Amino acid sequence: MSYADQIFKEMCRDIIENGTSTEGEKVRPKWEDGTFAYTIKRFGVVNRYDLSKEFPALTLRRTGLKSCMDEILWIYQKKSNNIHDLNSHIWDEWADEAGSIGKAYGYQIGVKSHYKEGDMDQMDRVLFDLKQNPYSRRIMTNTYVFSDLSEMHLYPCAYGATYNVTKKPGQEKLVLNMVLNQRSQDVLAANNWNVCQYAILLMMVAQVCDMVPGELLHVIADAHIYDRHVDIIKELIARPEHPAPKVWLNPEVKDFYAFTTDDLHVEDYETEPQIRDIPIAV
Ligand SMILES: Nc1nc(=O)c2c([nH]1)NC[C@@H]1CN(c3ccc(C(=O)N[C@@H](CCC(=O)O)C(=O)O)cc3)CN21
Ligand SMILES: O=c1ccn([C@H]2C[C@H](O)[C@@H](COP(=O)(O)O)O2)c(=O)[nH]1
Repeated sequence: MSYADQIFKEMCRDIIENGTSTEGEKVRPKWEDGTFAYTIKRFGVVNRYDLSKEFPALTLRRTGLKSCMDEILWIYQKKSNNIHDLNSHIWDEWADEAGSIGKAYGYQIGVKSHYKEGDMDQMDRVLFDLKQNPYSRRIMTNTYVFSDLSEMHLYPCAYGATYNVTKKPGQEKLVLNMVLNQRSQDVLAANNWNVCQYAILLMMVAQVCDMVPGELLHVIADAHIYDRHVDIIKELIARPEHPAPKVWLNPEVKDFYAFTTDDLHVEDYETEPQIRDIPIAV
C-alpha cells in the first residue's frame, strides 16, 4: 500500500485529534462568500518519504502528477511568475490583469547573485554546486525574500529546498536528498500536491547530476485543515489504500532545462474517486 497514504492518514488524524482551532482568531483567508476561513492547525509536522523505495503519491484520491510537474517547471525551470506560462488555473485568483503573481516563486528563482565563479540565479547555482562540489552543505533555494514580500500577491508557502548528498558504501551513484521547508500547508488542497512536486524536482535534479533520488523530508510549520474541508478529510482517510504508482522520468534527458511534462511517466496509478470542486480559501 502507498506509504504516502499512511503518512497522510496519520497526519490528518493527528491534526484533528491534537490540533487547535483558529476560530475567533484574526485570520487572513476568506471563502468565496466572504466568510473567514478558519482551520484546525497542528504546529510542527515532519514527514519523511524515501524515493528509493516508492513514489509518494496519494491513492486515496488522484494527485494530478503532470499538473504538479507543470507548476514545478513554471517555478524552477521557466522561472516565471506569470500564469500565462502555467497550464493549470490554480494561481488565477492571485494574479493581476497582466497575469503576474508579483515577485514570488519563479521570479525569485531567476534572480541572479554574484559568486566568485560569476553571476548565477538560484537554480543554476544548485546545479553548479551539485556538479562541482556535491558534498557542500550550502546547496539550497529560498523564495522567502523579505525585501520583496510587499510585492508578492501571496507569500511563498513552500519556500525553501535544501539539497544534501550522501555517499552510501557499495553504491555506485551518489544519493541526492532534499529538505522541503514549508511555513503553511493547506492539507487537503495541496499537501500531496507539494510532496509530489518536490519529489519530481528531486528526481529531475538527481538525473541531470548523475545521482539517484533518496529522501524527501517535508517540514511544515503550520499544517492545517480548513473548516470546510474537515468532513471531506474524514471521508478521505476512511478510504482503502492502493499500492503506490510507478513514476519515472525519461532517462534520455540530461539537461535540467530540457524536461517537459511529456518526460514524466506514470504507470499503475490506481486510486479512489476524485473529490471535485474543493473550495479554496483565498
Ligand atoms: N488556500 C489555499 N490553498 C492552497 O493550496 C493554495 C493557495 N491557497 N494559494 C496558492 C496556491 C494555489 N494552490 C492550489 C490551488 C488549487 C488547487 C486545486 O484546486 N487542486 C485540485 C486539482 C487541480 C489540478 O489538478 O489541476 C485538487 O483536486 O486538489 C491546488 C492547489 C496551492 N496554493
Ligand atoms: O504551495 C502551496 C501554496 C499555498 N498553500 C496554502 C497554505 C495556506 O492555506 C494558504 C496561504 O495562506 P497564508 O495565510 O499565506 O499562510 O495557501 C499550500 O498549502 N501550498
